[in-house]
Amino acid sequence: MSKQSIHNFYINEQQSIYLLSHHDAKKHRQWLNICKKQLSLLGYQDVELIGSGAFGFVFAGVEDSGAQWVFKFSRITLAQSVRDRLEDEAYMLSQINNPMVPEFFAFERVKKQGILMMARAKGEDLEQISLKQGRLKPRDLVNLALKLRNVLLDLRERKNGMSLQPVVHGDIKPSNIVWDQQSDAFSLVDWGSSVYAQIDVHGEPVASNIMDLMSSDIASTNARMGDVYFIGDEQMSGARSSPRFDEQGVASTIYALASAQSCRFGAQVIPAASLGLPIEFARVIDGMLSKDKVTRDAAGDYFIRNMPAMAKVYLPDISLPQAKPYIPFWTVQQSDLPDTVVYSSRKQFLRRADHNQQLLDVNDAQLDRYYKEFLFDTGDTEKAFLASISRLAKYPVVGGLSFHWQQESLFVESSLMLHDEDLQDAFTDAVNATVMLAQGIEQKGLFKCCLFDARQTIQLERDETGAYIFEQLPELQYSVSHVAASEVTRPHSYFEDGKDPDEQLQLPKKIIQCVFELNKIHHTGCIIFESLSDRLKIHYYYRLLDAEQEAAFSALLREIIQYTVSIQDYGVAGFMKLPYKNTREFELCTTQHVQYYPKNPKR
Ligand SMILES: Nc1ncnc2c1ncn2[C@@H]1O[C@H](COP(=O)(O)OP(=O)(O)OP(=O)(O)O)[C@@H](O)[C@H]1O
Repeated sequence: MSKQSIHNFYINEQQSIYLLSHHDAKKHRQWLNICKKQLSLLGYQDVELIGSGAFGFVFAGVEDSGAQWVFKFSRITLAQSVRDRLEDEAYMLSQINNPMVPEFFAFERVKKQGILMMARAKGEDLEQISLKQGRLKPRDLVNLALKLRNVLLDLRERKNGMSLQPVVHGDIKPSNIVWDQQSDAFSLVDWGSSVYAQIDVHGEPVASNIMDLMSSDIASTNARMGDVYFIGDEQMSGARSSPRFDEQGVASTIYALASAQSCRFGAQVIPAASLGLPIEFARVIDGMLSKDKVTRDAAGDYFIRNMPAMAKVYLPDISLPQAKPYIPFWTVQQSDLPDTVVYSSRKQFLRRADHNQQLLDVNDAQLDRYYKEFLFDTGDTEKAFLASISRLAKYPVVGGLSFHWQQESLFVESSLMLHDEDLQDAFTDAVNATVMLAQGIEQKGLFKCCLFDARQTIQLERDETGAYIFEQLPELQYSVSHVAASEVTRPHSYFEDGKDPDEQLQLPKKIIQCVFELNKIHHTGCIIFESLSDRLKIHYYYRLLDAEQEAAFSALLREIIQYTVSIQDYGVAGFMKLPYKNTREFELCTTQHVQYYPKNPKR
């Protein structure tokens, strides 16, 4: 790649491109195009962006011989020390020779930008597959578990010459496993957290040679932080690296795929034993996810020893009725899918004191990404609940949710509109997991979130004096569908559940009046004002449910926009409105009941 293109390399954190400023979005698009063009100039064909993560983003291209290559770049926005890890990743990948791991081709550096080149794994990553399919079938899970077990064994038995030199992957999770359903080929990608193991499964130091033992500081860890949603307690707490880390990644992965979640934290409320898996398999996974190290390790040993036998069990698909959504959602088929972003009210009540504060001094980009806001001092079930809300936003869906935990019950109000009929079943699994996790939360309180289409977000730029720059006032769009009127509902103020000093924006009275007027018209929707020094963003969606009121409705939306330009304060404020008639009541439930795969599936 030319120096010029590398020099300008710029990719933002994973946020919807539609929420970036016009300038940043343009820069981002230009960059992707420059990278694609440069890879094409280097002779690769059909170059496309195939993935991105916290550390990098990944292109694929076809080499002259027809071989499929992958090019991984680190994000230019990361610290140089973090970006330098791509070279370590390249080195570790080059050390692995396993049919389930993409072959290493080269590492190249142009100026400060490294590019890791490797073979393209066939298929799609399991996070994507899980989002499309919902809960994976027991047979697929058992099959995957056996393959992963075989890779784990290969990694821990790896030798350097005569001596044992086990390798830890360190970041096993669904998005790092690529699966081709047709050929049943699995690949484990992303070796960015990989290291040589310092201790073996029994906790004994591994020393490949005597010099290593003498020179290395055997008390401190060489471990890298994997994804905090999937790594086990030891990796999280900075223990020395061990093949046990990957057992944890495998258990988390199987669990997440079995339960249609994007993390390991829900296992207390939705144990593997409740997911219709074969009894032995479910118990091993629950054992591996246990809080008790002895149980965990024993289950890990059992998994390695017995997975081949467990995989021999005949597991035909059993025709179960498709799960019903615990809360209703509408489905519409639309060609322009929303780019969904979720915005949630303060998560304060989900916080729990973390007395150990064990992660405070771990300096890691990914830790920062996940822990900055709230995860740090939040209980496991609360983490899982929040992760499940984020998972909902991975679907093309707009709407709002409000969870109200009271003494005996959980009340859920919702208004969700899914824009792709094919995803109905998978979305049902995701929604049901969210509800089950909410049932498992014991504190009393309120949590609300809006899911909106970032493509619709209105951005009004401000000049240096703070005045808005526009030629014509933008319009708030809405859809209309007639639904029999229910009783008048009240609007939810977005931050109703407590003042947030960082986010509270004082809205002009006129806007609030309009919102209250709007409330008298049967509709559902949300509007969030995000006022920054250089621009104002208005995130929203509106769905009018009483077509006869359209004139009044659109007049009020126009009025809101007119008063918007008098917003001078900074911060966030918003409202959402959900139809009350959809309120559902659920019992609180700390653990879902046991459900195994039938002993006799033919019956
Ligand atoms: N060799 C490969 N073949 C096919 N797809 C790949 C390959 N490597 C990566 N990908 C795809 O690109 C995505 C991102 O890659 P990767 O996980 O390596 O990036 P990352 O920035 O390290 O991500 P993370 O946030 O998980 O650490 C993967 O989820 C996968 O879908």
